[in-house]
Amino acid sequence: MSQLDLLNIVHRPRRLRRTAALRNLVQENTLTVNDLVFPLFVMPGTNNIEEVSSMPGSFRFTIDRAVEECKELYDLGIQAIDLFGIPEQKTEDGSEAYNDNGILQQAIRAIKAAVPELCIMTDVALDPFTPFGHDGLVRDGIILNDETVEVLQKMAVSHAEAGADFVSPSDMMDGRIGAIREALDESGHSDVGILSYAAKYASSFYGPFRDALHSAPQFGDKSTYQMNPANTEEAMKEIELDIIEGADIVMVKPGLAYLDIVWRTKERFDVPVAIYHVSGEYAMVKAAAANGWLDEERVMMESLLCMKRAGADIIFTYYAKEAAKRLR
Ligand SMILES: NCC(=O)CCC(=O)O
Ligand SMILES: [Mg+2]
Repeated sequence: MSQLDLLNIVHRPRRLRRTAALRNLVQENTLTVNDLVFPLFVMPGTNNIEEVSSMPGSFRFTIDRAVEECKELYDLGIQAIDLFGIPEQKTEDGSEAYNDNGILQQAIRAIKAAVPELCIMTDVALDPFTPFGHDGLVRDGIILNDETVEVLQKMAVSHAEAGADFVSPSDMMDGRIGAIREALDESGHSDVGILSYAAKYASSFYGPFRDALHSAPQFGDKSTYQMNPANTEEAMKEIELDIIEGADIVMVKPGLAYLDIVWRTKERFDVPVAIYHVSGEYAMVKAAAANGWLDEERVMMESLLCMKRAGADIIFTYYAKEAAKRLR
């Protein structure tokens, strides 16, 4: 008797991996274009785009060019964008953030007019709008909570007035979801939803995004309002509070290094969960691919699929267009 004859294996999981057809039949999770949200950076000016140096293949768009980009996204099957704006001017009171003719408000109107079916989500936070690069108002080096929330209420209402479908507060101030919900309802925008960046960590993976928006913090870091990467229970608390306050969708951010948080969120709560595949994650893949060290397309698709497997319903990614083309 050879040694092999001694193996009396009933369960052979490899049977289900023998052919592509079998592998497809038993596949548990699937990425679709419906899952993707494209983050879009808009800047002042006309007929111009600028590549973000630390995010090759990602651009800032003037509004007219952003409209063209949105048509292309929608034609590719991408049904939602998240808008980020670079204002004409930064002021200490962040008032450009709620200027009815501000960069985001103009962009929302132009995109809504051109591609009405596209879901427009908008970033609600002050970091690009003050010289400090922090997500809230600043006094004596402190990021103010309640004073900031009042500005965020105005910002969210002005986005809704311009035609936003959803606002996405990314600032991590306490109590802002309830306050924004109330402000939207009182101004007649009870149909405008809130996607809350509920568990947003103070992460070093955001570096390239701050280049893109010219919004790097001018002093200190964001650890007095964004979460400590060491914590999980705190994320559950943040998410629970935001759901109680009225969040329709909650987000965990960043992506791959935080999939355990996504999984716990999905297990524990019954609202849709979004994940943000952030700029640093994108930049790492781009850099490795440029060196010939990774297969960019395969790593991209695997990363996004793994986010689905972890429980994400919605994925914000700078790779949305490439993934959509691949999924066609
Ligand atoms: N509030 C939005 C972000 O901080 C984005 C971060 C990134 O893509 O790195
Ligand atoms: Mg919170």
